[in-house]
Amino acid sequence: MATTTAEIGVIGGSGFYSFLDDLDEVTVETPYGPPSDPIAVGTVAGRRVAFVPRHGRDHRYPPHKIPYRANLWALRSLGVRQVIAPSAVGSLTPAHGIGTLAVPDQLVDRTYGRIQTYYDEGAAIHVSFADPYCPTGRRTAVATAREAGWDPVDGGTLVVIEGPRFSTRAESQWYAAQGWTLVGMTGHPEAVLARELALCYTPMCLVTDLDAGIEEGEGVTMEEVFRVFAQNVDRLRTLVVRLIETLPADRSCPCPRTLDGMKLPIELP
Ligand SMILES: CSC[C@H]1O[C@H](OP(=O)(O)O)[C@H](O)[C@@H]1O
Ligand SMILES: Nc1ncnc2[nH]cnc12
Repeated sequence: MATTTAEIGVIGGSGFYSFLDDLDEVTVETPYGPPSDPIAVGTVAGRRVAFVPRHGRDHRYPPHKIPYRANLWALRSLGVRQVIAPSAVGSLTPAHGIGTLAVPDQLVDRTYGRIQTYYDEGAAIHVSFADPYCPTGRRTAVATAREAGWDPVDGGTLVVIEGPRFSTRAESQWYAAQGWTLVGMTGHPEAVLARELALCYTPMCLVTDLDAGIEEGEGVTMEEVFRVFAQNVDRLRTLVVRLIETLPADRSCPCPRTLDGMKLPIELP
């Protein structure tokens, strides 16, 4: 088992493959295989931080093949208890234009065939997931973004599709008609696996496109996602550093108590 070297984890998404230069690389083995890449560990804004690019630094893992369990397990084994999860998302409403930062408070799982639990034998463990994200992390992320001059969207529902294809126009319009506001491919099972490890998990969604349903036109392309994300990645990185600085160290949220009273079939790192 790795020793405690970090308290905050950052999982970078599409276009967010590295964090800061002066980090050390740690190779972590897990019962679920290796994480997407060696974990970069270092001190950021006075806090110990571990970074992993969820697709790998060369984007070799498509959303349905990301080793989600290994990534979260590796972070926890390094001592991480709070996870910040930036990602590129499509907007399902004209109210959230390109470049918007959103911190959703709900998710809808439309994935299939992804392993979404650590507890699949030995005992049945059912974690609460009514509110999938850390309330303190969300509140701090929104406040920090405002202070940094962003105009963040506080709340909304992220629908996570299986991918790797983007949505059809009809699917996109249907998601929007449900009142869901953002669409991505990686928010599940990442958030629930974090919850199953009693970690705090805070999404930071950058809108890169208007998906397929809002506007006439060709619909979203991969090129558009990367281009828009690249235009915003430096400010997003700066914001993540500010969030690392401001996240309260004492976890007075419910997240650490997720597994209280449960007899786990596995030993957590
Ligand atoms: C690069 S286009 C689709 C890709 O972008 C998003 O990645 P991430 O969530 O890791 O930022 C989306 O979920 C897809 O994986
Ligand atoms: N429109 C979209 N649909 C799914 N995932 C995305 N990631 C970025 N934009 C997306």
